[in-house]
Amino acid sequence: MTLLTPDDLYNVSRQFEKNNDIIKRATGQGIRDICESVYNTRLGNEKIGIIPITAGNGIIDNFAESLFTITNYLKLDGFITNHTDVAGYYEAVNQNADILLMADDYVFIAHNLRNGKIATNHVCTGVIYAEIASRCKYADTKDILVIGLGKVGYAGASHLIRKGFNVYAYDPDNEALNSAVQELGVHPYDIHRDGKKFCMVFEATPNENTITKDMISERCLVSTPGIPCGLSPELGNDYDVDLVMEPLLIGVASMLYSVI
Ligand SMILES: NC(=O)C1=CN([C@@H]2O[C@H](COP(=O)(O)OP(=O)(O)OC[C@H]3O[C@@H](n4cnc5c(N)ncnc54)[C@H](O)[C@@H]3O)[C@@H](O)[C@H]2O)C=CC1
Ligand SMILES: N[C@@H](CCCCNC(=O)[C@H]1CCC=N1)C(=O)O
Ligand SMILES: [Mg+2]
Repeated sequence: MTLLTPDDLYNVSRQFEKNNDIIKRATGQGIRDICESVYNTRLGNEKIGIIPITAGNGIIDNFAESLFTITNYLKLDGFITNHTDVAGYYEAVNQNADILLMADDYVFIAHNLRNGKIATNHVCTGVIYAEIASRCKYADTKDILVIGLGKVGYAGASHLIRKGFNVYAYDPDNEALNSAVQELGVHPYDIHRDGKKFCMVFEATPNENTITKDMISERCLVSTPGIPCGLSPELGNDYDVDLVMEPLLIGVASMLYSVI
């Protein structure tokens, strides 16, 4: 289970704003507009209860505070409970929270107490990063490359198939690749055989250098929540790459829009 570290979250709101500018430049729209159109929802000023959870690896410094910054950015009424765990849950409900945000080491959820909708960070992160990649405004094809078919990658690939994109996918885990081929109908991408280059790439792996120069065209949009980044700085400079990569808040924005 790859967990965030306080270092990943250093200056996270600055990272978010910078990525939102890149998203606007590469797709023509900002993250709020994209979330609205993906989920067909609009945020009001819902009250968001952020509950720190001590299970497993425990509290991650700046995790709850990072969630608080995105609720402010989205003009929601966010608060972090004084208590943790069940006491925090009780406090949030008593403070009339509409939506609860809480994460242990395995699942990070948004739960809307008013309409019952519930969403996980894995799925919402996969959907929104895949959507961003697919909105590349200088792409002249529906071909898109998905690298990594785990909890996040599979959700993103599934979203792209639903939207009618030609999804080429690669994962060294044969089981993961075969499930995506059988269940989603993705094309298995063989880097050595295809020689195909993509201008839209969605990467969701916990490894670096997963994106090589044989995979991408000169100008391309790489959208990745993966930590560490799958695109090397050298390649990102040699080629004209719009890189969207942020450790937490783009995925959280997607979670909140998905449960409204
Ligand atoms: N930025 C954000 O908001 C978020 C980031 N993450 C990060 O996204 C990454 C993926 O998360 P999960 O899907 O939960 O992990 P996972 O472990 O479920 O899936 C990762 C997949 O990547 C594959 N993979 C590894 N090396 C590869 C390579 N060279 N080429 C292609 N595939 C490769 C693995 O076989 C596995 O199927 C992790 O780094 C995680 O920390 C997760 C959630 C939110
Ligand atoms: N229990 C801790 C939060 C643990 C979050 C672990 N999950 C991750 O790191 C996932 C979420 C996005 C990327 N990785 C706390 O409440 O402070
Ligand atoms: Mg994110």
